[in-house]
Amino acid sequence: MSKLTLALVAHDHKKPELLIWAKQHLNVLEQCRLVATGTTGGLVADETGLEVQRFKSGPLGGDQQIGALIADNKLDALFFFWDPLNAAPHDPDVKALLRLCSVWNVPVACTPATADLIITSPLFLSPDYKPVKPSF
Ligand SMILES: O=C(CO)COP(=O)(O)O
Repeated sequence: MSKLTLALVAHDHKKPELLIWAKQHLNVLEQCRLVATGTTGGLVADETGLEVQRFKSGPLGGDQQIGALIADNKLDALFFFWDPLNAAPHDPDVKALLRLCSVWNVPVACTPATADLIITSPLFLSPDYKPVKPSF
């Protein structure tokens, strides 16, 4: 079975929550291929020892690089703890990334609770489960 590819992204005020979450789910995450925006990926790698492919920082195009994976059907889930209380200079990129998850039916978690449910779902982890990809 090929590894699931998961993207990890968190805005600055949400990075501590993502790190706690990643440490709670190390056993699953270490079986997956992980990609992340630049700063998030560096922190996750440093704090957990997980191997993480780092794209550019979000405001410098990292969100769009992850979006490109989605458009190419190369991402299995996005864990994006975005900050609802602070405006981001690259808000259009944030929206575009979340939008592509809806376009291509990619599971996306924006809160630790949703992330818990996805990462522990037997369906999600089953080699037989493939989300339906819309045809356009
Ligand atoms: O801004 C981000 C997502 O929109 C995250 O980027 P960093 O991981 O580089 O902080």
